[in-house]
Amino acid sequence: MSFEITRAFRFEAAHLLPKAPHGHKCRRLHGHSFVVELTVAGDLSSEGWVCDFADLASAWAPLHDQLDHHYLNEVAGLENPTSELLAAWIWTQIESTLPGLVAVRVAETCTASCIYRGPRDPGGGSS
Ligand SMILES: Nc1nc2c(c(=O)[nH]1)N=C([C@H](O)[C@H](O)COP(=O)(O)OP(=O)(O)OP(=O)(O)O)CN2
Ligand SMILES: [Zn+2]
Repeated sequence: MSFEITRAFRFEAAHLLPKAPHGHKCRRLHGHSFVVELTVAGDLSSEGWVCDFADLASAWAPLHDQLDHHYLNEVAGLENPTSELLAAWIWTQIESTLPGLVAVRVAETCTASCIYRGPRDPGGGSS
């Protein structure tokens, strides 16, 4: 796997973090212009690409519909929508339609983001 390609997407949404410590500002309802980056790895096909960037956009489209201008806490599985749990949720939703997916990056702001690279190898893999 010599190449990785990434495409970025944006959506606007509201959330609050119900498990943040009492008094934390993020327990209050607020919103972000979220940026999601999907990364796919692979060898080059006969077209000279890993896959068409448009394939990433097609995979993302149904998620955009579920997330954009929604209250994330009301989306099934996103009752505690931290960046980390949102990235893992996106991975679960999209992995079957995006072969070669290796990373989902979620940025709430210009300076704060999370990268999820999928579930750990069940074998542990530390030897
Ligand atoms: N590990 C995580 N920490 C925080 C998350 C998160 O998802 N994972 N989320 C939040 C809040 O949603 C908050 O809106 C974003 O945090 P923050 O970087 O503090 O955003 P600000 O723009 O308000 O940053 P300031 O520098 O304080 O202005 C909090 N933590
Ligand atoms: Zn937030």
